[in-house]
Amino acid sequence: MALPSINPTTTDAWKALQNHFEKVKEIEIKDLFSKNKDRANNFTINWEDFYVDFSKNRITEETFKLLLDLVDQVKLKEAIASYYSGDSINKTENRAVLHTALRGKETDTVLVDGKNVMPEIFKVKTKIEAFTNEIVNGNKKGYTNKPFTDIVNIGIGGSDLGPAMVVDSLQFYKNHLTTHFVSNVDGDHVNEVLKKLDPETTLFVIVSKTFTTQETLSNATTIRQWFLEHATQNDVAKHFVAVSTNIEKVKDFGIDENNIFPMWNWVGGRFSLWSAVGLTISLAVGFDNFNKLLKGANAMDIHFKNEEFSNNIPVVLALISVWYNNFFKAESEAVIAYSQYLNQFATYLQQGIMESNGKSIDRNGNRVNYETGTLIWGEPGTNSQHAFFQLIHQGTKLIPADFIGFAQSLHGNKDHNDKLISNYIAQTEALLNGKTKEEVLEELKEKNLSEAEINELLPFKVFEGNKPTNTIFIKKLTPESLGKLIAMYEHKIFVQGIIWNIYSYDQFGVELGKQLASTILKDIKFNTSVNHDASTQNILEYFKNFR
Ligand SMILES: O=P(O)(O)OC[C@H]1O[C@H](O)[C@H](O)[C@@H](O)[C@@H]1O
Repeated sequence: MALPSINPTTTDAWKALQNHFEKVKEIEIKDLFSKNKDRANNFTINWEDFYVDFSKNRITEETFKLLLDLVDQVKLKEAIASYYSGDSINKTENRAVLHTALRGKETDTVLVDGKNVMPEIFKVKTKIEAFTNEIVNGNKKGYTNKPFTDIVNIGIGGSDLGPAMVVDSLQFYKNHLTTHFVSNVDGDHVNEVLKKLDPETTLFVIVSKTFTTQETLSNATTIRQWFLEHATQNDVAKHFVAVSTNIEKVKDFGIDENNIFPMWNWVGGRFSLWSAVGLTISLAVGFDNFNKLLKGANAMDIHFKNEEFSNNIPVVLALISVWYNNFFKAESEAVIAYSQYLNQFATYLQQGIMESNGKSIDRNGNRVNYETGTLIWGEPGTNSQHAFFQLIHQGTKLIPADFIGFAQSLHGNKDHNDKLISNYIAQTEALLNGKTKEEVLEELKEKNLSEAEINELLPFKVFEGNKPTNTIFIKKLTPESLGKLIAMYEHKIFVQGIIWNIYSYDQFGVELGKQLASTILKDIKFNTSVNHDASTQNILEYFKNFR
């Protein structure tokens, strides 16, 4: 079944939301709290080890009801059924979208073109498990018979960001292997990594869904050359493995067939860490932990599929985001994780969210007449408090923010954790309540200032408040809870794509730059010049002076 195609702005719910927005656009969240003592409880979802409080938002009971009407009217329920069942919902590439199957159970049946894909998925998982165990326990050795000490993931985009973020986030669970990531075609990246490596004890994992990506193939070629300065061609099989859908290209590159971990074209790159693309994750934290990550995601998949929408975490978060994006015209959203382990989380989400929903053509092929994809950014708390929070608190822009926290710290330092969590809680409270003129006056009066000085300072010290936040409080950072969290955002992306009536699973927007880069590369190498605008031509000439 194809996805429904409904312009959201033509639905009754959208029109009702538009009218409703005019009435409530000036509401103060703190007034909503004083009017309704049950607000916090009504707008909190408790699910497994997740506590999701969305009450600190500019929404009333009526807003919430209308937003829920909207997902009914754009036929979200039917769309979820299509998503999970292997329909070709990535219509522009004629592919199914089945990252959910990757974390499914062996007994599940998921049909793609009439064929159950679960046996293949589990065959590859078994291969990942066996390979991981051999490397981790040192049975598999390098060309001088030494056990491996280092793993290098060579990939970019979805073949880098997911594994890199998860390995970093789960470093508490890591084994003795040291992991490195080479992604940028910038030769300085690969050379800085090579400096740290011993070819005798390093395993290289080349990850590329297509195996045609310029960056990855260049880095892999450079690394293989470096390796061959120390070892022989026969040794390559012991040190290089690859993850790809393009088995022929991998073989052409000289990788041993046994060293290929297949994936499928129904796995989008930015949703692929659950497939063999996660091999580096499995190597870094062990297969059991990798599997737990998958299990966590599977639990979120089941929640998303079965839970009624009013209590469904990804649906609720998506709706709130649409409310700000399309009605308040907020342009960006911040994701602030109060965990240094999640240092790379926002970077990871940027690809997932912006590559998926950064579209302007609807599912009928027409230009949309409403806003789509949000800009995503963020850094961990508390660091970000000392960096960009000023703008969120007192700037002119509306920036809804997700505050992610973990109640229990992994190292168990209570003092640090209490401080961390008090900041986590305090910020959402401050963003909600702000600081009124009266409160500032009280404060200033306690200082030894003249009345004139007080009046002068007053406006600068006022915080408007009314800044929306979601609190996503999770018991503890574990492979399972991280799996749930990532899957939560994946499904939020899906819901928003359905509402905005766009195709979330292609990424044609990244192609043009790639094409032009290859033309320009030829111009640079062969000193030609093909039809560039004057600015581009000048820049090209400028560069040629330095070659
Ligand atoms: O895994 P690969 O085929 O090498 O692709 C790596 C990346 O390249 C492309 O530019 C896409 O925009 C990304 O979605 C993808 O993750």
